[in-house]
Amino acid sequence: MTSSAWAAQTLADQETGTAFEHLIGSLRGLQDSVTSTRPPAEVALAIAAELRAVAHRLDEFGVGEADQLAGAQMDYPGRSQACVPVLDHTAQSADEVRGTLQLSRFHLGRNGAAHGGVIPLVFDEIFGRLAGTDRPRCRTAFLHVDYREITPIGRRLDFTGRVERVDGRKIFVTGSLADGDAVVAEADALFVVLREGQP
Ligand SMILES: CCCCCCCCCC(=O)SCCNC(=O)CCNC(=O)[C@H](O)C(C)(C)COP(=O)(O)OP(=O)(O)OC[C@H]1O[C@@H](n2cnc3c(N)ncnc32)[C@H](O)[C@@H]1OP(=O)(O)O
Repeated sequence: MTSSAWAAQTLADQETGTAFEHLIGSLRGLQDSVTSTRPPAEVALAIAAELRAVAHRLDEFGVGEADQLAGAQMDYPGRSQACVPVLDHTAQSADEVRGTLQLSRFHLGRNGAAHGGVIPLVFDEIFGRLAGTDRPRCRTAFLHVDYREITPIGRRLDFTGRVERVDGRKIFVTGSLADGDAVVAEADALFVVLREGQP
């Protein structure tokens, strides 16, 4: 086992990896169920106890970052993690990506609009994967978002990302998020290729 998160992840065999993806899918569903329901006190307390028991059961299998499956299973659209909304890439090269995603009640801000913080989260994921495709490890140096219209939940959204320019270690990226013909958000970002030893 290694302590470097940049080192190769220890991936799972197919059965374990698929089972873990099911677990994450259930967790995403749970996040939505909790967000979109209003259980009576005794039900909320009973479920809270059940969830603590589930967490306790998982604790037995704790691993370090280099061995965790969450976020490391790149074959699944959501990388088997429940933080970032699931991205379904329909086209991908080292310079351009397109795809779809759907935000859910878990991502709701207020009055039907997605939480404003979810949008840069989505762009960072789109851009981070793009900037890192066929390139060395890099990190977001800045990420600028223009919110053009509210971003709805529960609808298919289309995303784009494009590498506009590469200047030495600097990778400049732009992209958009659209609801049908309406562009709801645009973003541009700088990714910087890491130097040896940078975390
Ligand atoms: C595997 C699955 C993929 C999953 C996708 C998810 C992707 C998620 C990506 C992330 O979110 S990473 C986490 C968020 N980002 C960070 O935590 C980065 C924190 N910042 C840093 O580590 C450093 O600031 C950074 C590595 C970005 C740059 O530091 P360096 O010391 O290596 O760079 P330096 O200061 O030498 O700058 C290099 C060039 O970039 C330019 N630069 C750096 N930061 C800038 C900035 N903020 N604005 C404009 N320019 C900037 C800088 O001016 C310079 O330009 P020149 O070469 O032309 O002189």
